[in-house]
Amino acid sequence: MAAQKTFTREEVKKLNNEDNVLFIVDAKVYDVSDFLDAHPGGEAVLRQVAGKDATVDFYNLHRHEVLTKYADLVVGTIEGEKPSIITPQPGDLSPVPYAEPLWLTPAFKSPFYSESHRKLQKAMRVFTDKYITPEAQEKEKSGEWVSQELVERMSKAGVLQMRMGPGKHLHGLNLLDGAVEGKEFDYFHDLVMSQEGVRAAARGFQDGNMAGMVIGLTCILNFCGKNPELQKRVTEECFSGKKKICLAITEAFAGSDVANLRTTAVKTPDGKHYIVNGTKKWITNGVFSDYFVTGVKTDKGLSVLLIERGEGVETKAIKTSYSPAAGTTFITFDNVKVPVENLLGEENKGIYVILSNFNHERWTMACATIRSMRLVTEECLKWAHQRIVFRKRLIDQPVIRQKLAKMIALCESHQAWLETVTYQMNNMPYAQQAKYLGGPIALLKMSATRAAHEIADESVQIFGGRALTQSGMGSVIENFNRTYKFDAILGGAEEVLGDLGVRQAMKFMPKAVL
Ligand code: HEM
Repeated sequence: MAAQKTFTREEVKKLNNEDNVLFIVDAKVYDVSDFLDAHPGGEAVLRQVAGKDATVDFYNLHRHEVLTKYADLVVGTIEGEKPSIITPQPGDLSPVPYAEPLWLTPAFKSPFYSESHRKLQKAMRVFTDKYITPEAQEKEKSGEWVSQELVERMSKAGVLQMRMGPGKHLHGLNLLDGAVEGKEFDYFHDLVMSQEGVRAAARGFQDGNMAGMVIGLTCILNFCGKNPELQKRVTEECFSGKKKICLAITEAFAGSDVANLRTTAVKTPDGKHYIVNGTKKWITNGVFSDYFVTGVKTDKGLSVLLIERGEGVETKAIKTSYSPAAGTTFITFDNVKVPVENLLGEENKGIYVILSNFNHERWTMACATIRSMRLVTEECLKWAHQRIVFRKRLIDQPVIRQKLAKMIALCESHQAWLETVTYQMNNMPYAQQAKYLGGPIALLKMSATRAAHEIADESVQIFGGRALTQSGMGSVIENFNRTYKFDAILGGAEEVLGDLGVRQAMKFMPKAVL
């Protein structure tokens, strides 16, 4: 039947019989006669609302996207009535209060964001809604890795390159159809990229989607200067999406205690190669990587080598509590021959290579955690507004409003702190950042992941049983609850970061007793 037809409410009532089941949701008429067997909630519930207005029942049980997915069940509209429910379009800002950071909320101003940041935000939101979210949701369930098609699309749009943060690698590139000039790309653009990307709400896929490149390729950009040919080749291959790269530091023996790594690299007698032996664990993207930026023990300390997949390199997927789409890996290096030219930075001084990226990595994780917290809060606000229990909306219960107040406050306070730190990053040269921002960024990430823990907990209480199922209304909450711990551990556990933050602060403590 054509979707343009109009019905009166009386007509919809009369059209129902054993073979035909029609009902109304938000002034639209749905014919579910051929969908009865396929409906995941069963046939009986649909027959119970045959001929009636099922809007309240529908929204009490389903996410809005269900209607978009099954739009072909619509056969018409009710005469003289207009649908009132908003169907978001790619790129739209959410109309839910606090669903967007204040700088994106109409009527609010911010000193930090220019037109260029706003342009990039719009372009990246469209890109995420159109290309990343649909694949993320699918792959999160199937456990497959990111498709080559998406990687190449991100490469062409400059998304892969922008995720590395500001720098020369962006100069002269066409970034999201001219949304931003490479030369003006700063840490607020970087923040926008991080925060928009996580709206796909699929934590495992998010790491699988080239997170290894974000932390691994940095070492090639910054520490491969002695071998420009290698630097050019690897950078081009990774930015074009032809090859994949990851950072391989942690080991089962040492976790992230890099001083105790057991993977060894011993020079051959002719001095031309290292022979690498050992294992690596928890390596994001390792299973599908071609290059491994690897922490090794050399004769007098720690070094970092670029190892290519080849003889003696084996990778095995590790099962984790998020999706296999992340590509979390156990790696074995068995007598792997690596040319000495593949040394990144200086021999025995690999700690500088590893530490150089920590602040940016932790800051990126704070951006992502804080944005995910907001997404969860938005879901809770929407649910509390639409869910009716004991004849009242959830939002009409003071206890629910208290929980939402706490969640909103945590989102707003952490976003404000993040923006203040980002402003410092924009205005301090690298050496100053290293001196002054290591502590604040560590404390910010620690505090954000603690807040995420509170938000995860409250969101489950608001959603109830739905927060525990992977499909349906509570799917975003379920995913967040299963995965928020990753950020509390990766890139430095909360305890380590808290300790670092205070130790860094004490360096600036006056010697005198105050
Ligand atoms: C166009 C109309 C409808 C479509 C396309 C539809 C589709 C779906 C889908 C895809 C699910 C799986 C869970 C999810 O993804 O949310 C579901 C579950 C369900 N549906 Fe529907 N549905 C429709 C209307 C209704 C109506 C009007 C009712 C009740 C009067 C209903 C009752 C249920 C129930 C009880 C479940 C199981 C919910 C749960 O497990 O929490 N559905 N429906």
